[in-house]
Amino acid sequence: MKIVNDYIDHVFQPEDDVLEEVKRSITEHGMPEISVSPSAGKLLTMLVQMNGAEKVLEIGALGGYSGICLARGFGDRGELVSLELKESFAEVARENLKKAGFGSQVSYLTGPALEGMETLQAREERFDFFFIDADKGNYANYLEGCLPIAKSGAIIVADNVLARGSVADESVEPKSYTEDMRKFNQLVADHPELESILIPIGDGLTVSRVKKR
Ligand SMILES: C[S@@+](CC[C@H](N)C(=O)[O-])C[C@H]1O[C@@H](n2cnc3c(N)ncnc32)[C@H](O)[C@@H]1O
Repeated sequence: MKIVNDYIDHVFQPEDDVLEEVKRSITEHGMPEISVSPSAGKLLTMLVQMNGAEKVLEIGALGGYSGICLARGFGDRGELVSLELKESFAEVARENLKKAGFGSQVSYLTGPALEGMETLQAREERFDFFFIDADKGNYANYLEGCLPIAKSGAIIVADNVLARGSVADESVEPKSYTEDMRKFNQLVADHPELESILIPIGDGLTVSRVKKR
């Protein structure tokens, strides 16, 4: 997986100075270096763009790398809401989104994401794009939490669904989240309200479209 991903990153060169600076800030703040891969970030930008999404919900902000990639997809005519457990991480992300030119288009709800999703549902907010990238044990709950606040035709993307290949390749040492991801992938594949596929970029992304209802 790594060789193929390095090749894609090398040929398509999806990372620029702004995103490199985000990574530096993550290191300087002693935060975990677990942002999406450059190519996965580029794919997020393109998916938001292609879907014409203007209201995007991110679950798991870290330092704002994927947030910038999502915001680049809607440019100056959209809004990103991001759910992040840690206030200190949300502060770093907020600062990085501001530097990238999206300061007035992003808001952070801090605390457990499931609570944040309940708040959004109570406010009757609706989204046309979701990116799930927080604690893996809750992916199924996040998916179910997205559906009541999704517009018809919305896109739901989830990261790390290949668990470094261990979901499919028994020769790869299992990760702590391998079994969670196997169950999540099956849930997404069989879900009656979704049409889905898995794209093996980065650590693997499921891309689902909420069927018309
Ligand atoms: C993999 S990182 C997100 C990376 C980010 N999407 C990016 O690519 O730039 C996971 C993030 O989810 C956050 N997180 C973990 N558990 C959470 C929870 N229960 N609710 C909200 N955020 C959570 C972590 O603090 C961390 O910032």
